[in-house]
Amino acid sequence: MSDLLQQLDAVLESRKQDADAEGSRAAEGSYVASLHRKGLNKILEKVGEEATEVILAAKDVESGGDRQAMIAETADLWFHSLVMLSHLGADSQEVLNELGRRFGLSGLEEKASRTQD
Ligand SMILES: N=c1c2ncn([C@@H]3O[C@H](COP(=O)(O)OP(=O)(O)OP(=O)(O)O)[C@@H](O)[C@H]3O)c2ncn1[C@@H]1O[C@H](COP(=O)(O)O)[C@@H](O)[C@H]1O
Repeated sequence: MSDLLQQLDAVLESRKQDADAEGSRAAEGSYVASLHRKGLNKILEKVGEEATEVILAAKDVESGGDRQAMIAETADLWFHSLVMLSHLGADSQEVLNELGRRFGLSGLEEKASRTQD
């Protein structure tokens, strides 16, 4: 799975370079390049929109609705979050590293270690 994330990171990085290149023809047919060109606020707007759509789709599943719609909305949220990271010079590996660092550490213990000062 992280192979796919790595490949996607590479595509996103290349789209960002296309977006940065003045008059780039490669950027013209690219959704990701168009987001970079619109800037951080547009990307954050999409992240917020997709997060809301995930919530609505998940509530729908709870009441017997379409499970696949929840999966698709979650993929949209992950994707737009990756575009946000890329826009700000970060990538999925850094998020995976952070999850790896937390792996096996209870969320309650971790929270307690932060609040015991
Ligand atoms: N994984 C994705 C991906 N997921 C979702 N989307 C696009 O995200 C857009 C916004 O999704 P919405 O649900 O908001 O749909 P919408 O109603 O069409 O959009 P709005 O009108 O609300 O803005 C849609 O156009 C989707 O096609 C994606 N676009 C690209 N990718 C990946 O990024 C790569 C590069 O894409 P391009 O830059 O377009 O070549 C692709 O090869 C894919 O691997």
